[in-house]
Amino acid sequence: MNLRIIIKLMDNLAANYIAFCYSSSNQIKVAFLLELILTAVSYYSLEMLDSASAEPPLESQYLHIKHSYSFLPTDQSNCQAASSPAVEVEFEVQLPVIDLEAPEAAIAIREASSKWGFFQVVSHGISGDLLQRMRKEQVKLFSKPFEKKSNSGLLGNSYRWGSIGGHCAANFSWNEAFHVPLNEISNPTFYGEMITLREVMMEFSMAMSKLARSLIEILRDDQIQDSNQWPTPLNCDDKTCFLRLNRYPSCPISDDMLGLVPHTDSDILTILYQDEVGGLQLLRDSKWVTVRPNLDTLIVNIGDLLQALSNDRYKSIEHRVVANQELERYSIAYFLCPSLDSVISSGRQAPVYRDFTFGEYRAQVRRDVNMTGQKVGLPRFRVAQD
Ligand SMILES: O=C(O)CCC(=O)C(=O)O
Ligand SMILES: [Fe+2]
Repeated sequence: MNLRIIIKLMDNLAANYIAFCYSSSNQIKVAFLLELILTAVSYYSLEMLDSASAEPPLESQYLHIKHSYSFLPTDQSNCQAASSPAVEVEFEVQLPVIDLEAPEAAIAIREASSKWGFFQVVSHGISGDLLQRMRKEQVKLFSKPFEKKSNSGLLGNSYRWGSIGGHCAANFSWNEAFHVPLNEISNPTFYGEMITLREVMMEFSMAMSKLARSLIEILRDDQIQDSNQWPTPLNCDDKTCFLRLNRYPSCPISDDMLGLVPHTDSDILTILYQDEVGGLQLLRDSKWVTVRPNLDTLIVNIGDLLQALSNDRYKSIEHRVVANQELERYSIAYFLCPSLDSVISSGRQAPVYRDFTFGEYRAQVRRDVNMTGQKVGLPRFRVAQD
């Protein structure tokens, strides 16, 4: 039995023990015994996983989490259900498309950042050839055996799948991903035999960094002219900026499941390169709307830090990815982040948020996710209103 399975088994036994202690009736005790049997079966199936298979065992982990923690009182389950007020809707929207070489680009970017928090860019300076090479390498990477992706040091063991924070079915994402900090991308020991992946990742991350920095300068200039806010240039840092390579496998239980649970990004801004499958949705007027995929564009969204820096003028919008029953989907997100000691301050007389460092923000988000399975984010930093 490998270490991963032993850790999961101990984790599960601990949860079952708590459930047993809290159970007051025979009925619950019987349920507890059934749960133990289910656990044994689910671990047996994990153990039996074909070691050459590329697929992460998403379904068995999901069923396992769903069953294991269903007996716990809410305050013991370490998990709150995602509580979005949104009404489910199906219609597609066309995000504003901004040509970065057009004379009015800067105005359009500022307007889209405040009205939508999301926009698409063309003439962005990243060649179609580079994007295609990156996608080809991404597909090759995810086709490696699951054991290799998760346990062999590939991309610095940055592989994640399924449930990220807590043990909560409501926060389970039907997704596998590599989170790679930019300062590690050139590290040759990260790649094993995947030499071409290293070359393309280096080229791709440099091009994305350049684009992200040019967007941020456009947004910042406006602040200075406008109202003398957001006074200091941001000290972006390759240690904290990262690429997230996503794969969303097709999902047999897609009605119950999200590819990525609702969230806002805890960064300055994000640039997304997605494929033609679609599934990205954003919250607009309290409704989930689907972003129509457009292969000619890159998607940009404002992160929490830029919302705070702009004193709520630019919006960090909640978004998610729906699961797809038939098709797998690929995307790559580039997250622009400042150094951990950067102070996030709007410089305003009447700030919506108190000043905080990025390190403080990131630690608070992680604490909340570990405690409750849910990120709270910016509301934690709001200045109290009298
Ligand atoms: O894959 C997508 O479309 C969105 C990814 C995303 O929101 C994220 O990685 O934060
Ligand atoms: Fe995101």
